[in-house]
Amino acid sequence: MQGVWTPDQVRGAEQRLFARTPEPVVMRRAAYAVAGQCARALSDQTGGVAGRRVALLVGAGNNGGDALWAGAFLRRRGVGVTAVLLVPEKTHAAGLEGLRRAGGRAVPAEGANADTSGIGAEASDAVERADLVIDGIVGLSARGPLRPTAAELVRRVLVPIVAVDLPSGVDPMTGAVEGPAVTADLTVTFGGLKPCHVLGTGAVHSGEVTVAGIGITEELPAPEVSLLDAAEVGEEWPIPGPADDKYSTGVVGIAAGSATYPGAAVLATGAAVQATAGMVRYAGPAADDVRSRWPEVVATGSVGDAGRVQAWAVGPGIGLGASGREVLRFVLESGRPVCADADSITILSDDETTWDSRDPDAPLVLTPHAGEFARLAGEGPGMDRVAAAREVAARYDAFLLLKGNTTVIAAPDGRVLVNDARQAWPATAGSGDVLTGLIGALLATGIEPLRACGYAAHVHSLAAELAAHGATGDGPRSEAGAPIGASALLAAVPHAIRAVRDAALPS
Ligand SMILES: NC(=O)C1=CN([C@@H]2O[C@H](COP(=O)(O)OP(=O)(O)OC[C@H]3O[C@@H](n4cnc5c(N)ncnc54)[C@H](OP(=O)(O)O)[C@@H]3O)[C@@H](O)[C@H]2O)[C@@H](O)CC1
Ligand SMILES: Nc1ncnc2c1ncn2[C@@H]1O[C@H](COP(=O)(O)OP(=O)(O)O)[C@@H](O)[C@H]1O
Ligand SMILES: [K+]
Repeated sequence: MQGVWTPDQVRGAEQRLFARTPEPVVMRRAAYAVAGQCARALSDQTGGVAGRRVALLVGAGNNGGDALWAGAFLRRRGVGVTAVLLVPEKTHAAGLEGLRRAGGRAVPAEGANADTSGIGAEASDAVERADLVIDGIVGLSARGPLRPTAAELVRRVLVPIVAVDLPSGVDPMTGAVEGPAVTADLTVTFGGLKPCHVLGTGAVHSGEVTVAGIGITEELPAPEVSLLDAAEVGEEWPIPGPADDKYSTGVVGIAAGSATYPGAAVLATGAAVQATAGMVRYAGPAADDVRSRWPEVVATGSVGDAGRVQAWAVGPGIGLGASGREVLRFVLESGRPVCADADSITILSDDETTWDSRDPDAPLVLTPHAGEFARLAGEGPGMDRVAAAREVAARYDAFLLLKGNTTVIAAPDGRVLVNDARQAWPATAGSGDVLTGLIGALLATGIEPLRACGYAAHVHSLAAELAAHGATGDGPRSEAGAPIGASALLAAVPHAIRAVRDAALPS
């Protein structure tokens, strides 16, 4: 698992590091890493390093200091470096001195011969003639979007941008982008990933992210948030062993669908059928539809007749009426782990008494989208989706999977996993039903709920990606991709599982 640390955690680690290693040494290590990545980018893009031009956008703090020192290192490799100072009087003095000693120059952003936007002629020229721009406007201490002068300079950049620590204008803690912000091709960060690199829009603005150790990593506490990679999901994905049979690999019950919405039942059940080798039982009014699409499913008309299961997935398409409420009560009382989605979240939100049916010893997973989250929590998740998911998970003593481009999964004990879909192909009707079936099947195998949700979310978004790019058939993979429906996503689930399992093979 890859860790993600909050700005406060990183600052704490930085202070511990400074007790051993002087701050200027740490800053130069950071800057050296930035310079190395910039040299690589220049070389990839222009075929060389010496003789190329780099502009530094330098803000008022240490982030600007990093950029200035990186400029000094690049200058020593023959790069022409101009620093554009956004707040000249607050520029990092040692960094500026270092750049000048190395032969670089510095100009104020709002200097002489300013144009109508207030940008000085030299600053304008530096940005427009650069082969690469380094964003040292603001880092961990950022608040809010880019201020007007910085925003105007960034708007003029037509070449790749390397961001120092994080793309300026993105909120470090939440990844929120509420106005002008840098969109970096590459971000060089220090010690470990921060939330802005992996959450929502911030992840898009960060581009490729490289973590430079610089001595901080050893000082970091347990991460606030974790990310799963494909190999980890593949390694742990449950497959049958020689001693297994259809029961030992987990029997999941799916309580979904209705006469009006049989599709929800077919999608959730199909996902469970394909996720694991175990048995799938379906209970509900769509039994005929389910049987005809998935003959391997043992289907009955009601949850009471379903037989024994090791976990339940409940909710999609069950409706908000009396029968849906009865079904939900039945599975909550069963003592089995439950994944409650869609209508069951709405029922739990508007009828407090439903909670009384819950067996407090059985894990409960809730999988709301933003609207269902607002119903459940009384307000929407807001910008800090990690904090919101964590708070509601603790409040209900449940595992909370908050859907979206970045899916946030919080355990009641505060652990958080995130899955970044990287693209938005899963945003299609019925796609959540597929996710519910995947989670249910994984819970039935006995996988810990936080991980079950993480593995399911990972395979779900990968399946959407593979389907959208046509990577599941015999034809060539399309670079651009095309929209898909939930049926295509569902059909791609085995391809996604194979892909993560292949990623786990020793290389
Ligand atoms: N931690 C580590 O491991 C290491 C950290 N290092 C580096 O230090 C960086 C943190 O530096 P830092 O704390 O000096 O502040 P930084 O982010 O440069 O901001 C400076 C000032 O900018 C302002 N400002 C705020 N918002 C703004 C906006 N939207 N647009 C424009 N300006 C804005 C605000 O001042 P204000 O104008 O509000 O008074 C703020 O105080 C970190 O990201 C990394 O690069 C490495 O050197 C070594 C290892
Ligand atoms: N913009 C997006 N990018 C990536 N994934 C998304 C996006 N929007 C939604 N999703 C994913 O698609 C699924 C939608 O689930 P849900 O809203 O329950 O749909 P439905 O009820 O139609 O099945 C979730 O897994 C969610 O994380
Ligand atoms: K930055």
